[in-house]
Amino acid sequence: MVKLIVFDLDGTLIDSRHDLAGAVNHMRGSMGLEPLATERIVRFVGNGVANLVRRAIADSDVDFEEALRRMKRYYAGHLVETTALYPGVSRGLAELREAGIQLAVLSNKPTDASRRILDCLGVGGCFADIIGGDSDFPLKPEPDALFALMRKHNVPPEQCWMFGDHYTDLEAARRAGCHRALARYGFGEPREEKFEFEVGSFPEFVMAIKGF
Ligand SMILES: O=C(O)COP(=O)(O)O
Repeated sequence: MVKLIVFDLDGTLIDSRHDLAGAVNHMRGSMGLEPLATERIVRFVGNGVANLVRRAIADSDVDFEEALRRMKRYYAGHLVETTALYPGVSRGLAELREAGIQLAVLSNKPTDASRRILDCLGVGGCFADIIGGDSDFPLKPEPDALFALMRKHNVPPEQCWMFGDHYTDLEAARRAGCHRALARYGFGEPREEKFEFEVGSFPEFVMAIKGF
């Protein structure tokens, strides 16, 4: 029986690659740096905005704090220029809610940006909790936020699933003792982490999870 599903955001619910890359390159341009290819920037995503910026200016000696400020300011105003839900997410989330499953988001992206994107794309109301990377919990792959979510909803690890596209999601779930599934369509990398199943689309995940 599945009682709680915790979703990663970037690369699992939303395709945010171009807005993230746009914000990084805007920050770089404003500091006199050449733009980087989108695919390169995408590989820097996954461990929160500070690490993204650190990696994105590693080829230069610009001030990190200033780069971080500029990145955050620009991105806050351009959250959903091209960012969209992956196909089938809106309908799939509604189906899972109708099946009586509690839904939460656990992202390394800051909470306010996560919430605003989900609201803007019309699915913010589907989630009992939206926890971002600037919450009181350490970033994924630390499992603390997963433990807190399971405690809050009174759900044991056997009835909790984490669904994500990156090793940070899978490792957090492993360390929290809950089930895990991989969004193969995203832009993260599972590295050495194991998962119980993988899917090539969101509707596939919904269909599979209903069988548990
Ligand atoms: O902002 C990041 O570093 C990644 O965010 P995510 O945890 O939703 O994939």
